[in-house]
Amino acid sequence: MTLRIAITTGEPAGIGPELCATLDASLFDAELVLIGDPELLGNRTVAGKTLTDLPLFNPASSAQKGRLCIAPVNLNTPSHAGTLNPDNAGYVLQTLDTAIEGCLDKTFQAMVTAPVHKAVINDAGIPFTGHTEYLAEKTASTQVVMMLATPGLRVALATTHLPLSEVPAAITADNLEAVLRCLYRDLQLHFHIKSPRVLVAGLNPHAGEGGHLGYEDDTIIRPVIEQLSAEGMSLTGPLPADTLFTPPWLAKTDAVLCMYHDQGLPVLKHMGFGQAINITLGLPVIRTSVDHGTALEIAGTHRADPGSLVAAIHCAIEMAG
Ligand SMILES: NC(=O)C1=CN([C@@H]2O[C@H](COP(=O)(O)OP(=O)(O)OC[C@H]3O[C@@H](n4cnc5c(N)ncnc54)[C@H](O)[C@@H]3O)[C@@H](O)[C@H]2O)C=CC1
Ligand SMILES: NCC(=O)COP(=O)(O)O
Repeated sequence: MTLRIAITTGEPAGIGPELCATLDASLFDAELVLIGDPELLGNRTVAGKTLTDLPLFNPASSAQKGRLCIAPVNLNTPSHAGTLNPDNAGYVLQTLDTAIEGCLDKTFQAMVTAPVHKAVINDAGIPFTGHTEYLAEKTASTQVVMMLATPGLRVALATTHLPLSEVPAAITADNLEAVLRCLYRDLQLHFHIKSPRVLVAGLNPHAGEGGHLGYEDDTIIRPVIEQLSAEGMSLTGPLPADTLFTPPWLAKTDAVLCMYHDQGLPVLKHMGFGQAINITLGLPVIRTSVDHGTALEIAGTHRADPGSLVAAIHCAIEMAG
C-alpha cells in the first residue's frame, strides 16, 4: 500500500509555504498531500517554477508514490511573507483540522506540520498554545508527550508550553507517571526499542541537592521513578540536568525526559537544529513536525533550510509504514 502523508503548510506569512511548495516529492516513499491555499503556495515557489500543474488531491484515486498534490484550503485574506495577519488564524486551524480528520478517517496515514505562529492565533482571539495541545484536544487524547529527536538524542518533555512559574505545580506524581508510561510505550511501539532506557532530569539545580535546592526532585520525581522501575521500566534519575547531557550518560540512553520546554530543547537544538524533528507521542494518529518556527524575517527569500521538514516527512513515513 502506498502511504499518503498530509502536510499542513503552516502560518502563511512564515517559511512553511515555501518549504512545502518546493518539496521534491520524488525523494519520498509516499504520496504527499499539501494542505493549504493553492495561490499562496504558487506565489512562494522559487522564481521560474510554478505550481499550476500541481494536481488536486482526489481521495477516490489510489495513492501514487512520489506524487505531490494539494488539498485546497483558501486563505481568509491575502498573505504577505513576513507580515502576520490575525485574519488568517482561522485558515491555519482549518488546515490542521483537515489533516486531523483525514488521519482519523484513514485518508492519510500520518500528518506532518509546518510551523504556525502561536501568538497571532491568540491575537485573533483563539486560545492556542501549540499543535501538541491542539491535537490532543481534537483527538480527545488523555495523554500526549512532546518529543524532539535528532540523530544521537531524543528529548521528551514532562510539560510543554507553560509559563515557567506554572511548571512546578504541573509536575505531580500522576502527571509524571502518565508521561513516562506514554513515552515508554511509544518508544516501544513506534521506535521498536524493546526495553527503552530513559534518563529523567530533576527539576531543580543539582536535582535538588538533597532537598537544599528544592523538594520536588526527592518527594515527587524520585518516588515515581522507583515505582515504575519496580515494574521493570529502565529509568534513571532524577539526574542533574546540567550534567546529564554528557557523552557517558547519553551513550546509555534511548531518551531523556526533561521537566520543562527550555530545560531540554536548547540542548537538542544546539545539537541538531535543521535536521531535528518533533513527534507527538500518545495520539491516535501519527504526527511529526519541524524543529523550527515561522522564521518571519527570512520568509519569502527562499533561504530557509528544508532539512527538518524533509526529516519530519521521512520519520512520518517510517512510523506509518
Ligand atoms: N512547530 C511549530 O509550529 C513551531 C512554531 N514555532 C513558532 O514560531 C514562531 C517564531 O519562533 P522563533 O522562536 O523565532 O523560532 P524560529 O525557529 O522561527 O527562528 C529562530 C531562528 O532560526 C532561523 N530559522 C528557523 N528556521 C529556519 C530554517 N528552516 N532555515 C534557516 N533558518 C531558520 C530564524 O531565521 C531565526 O533566526 C513563534 O510563534 C513560535 O511559537 C516555534 C517552534 C515550532
Ligand atoms: N518548541 C517546539 C514547539 O513550540 C512546537 O510545538 P508544537 O506546535 O508542535 O506543539
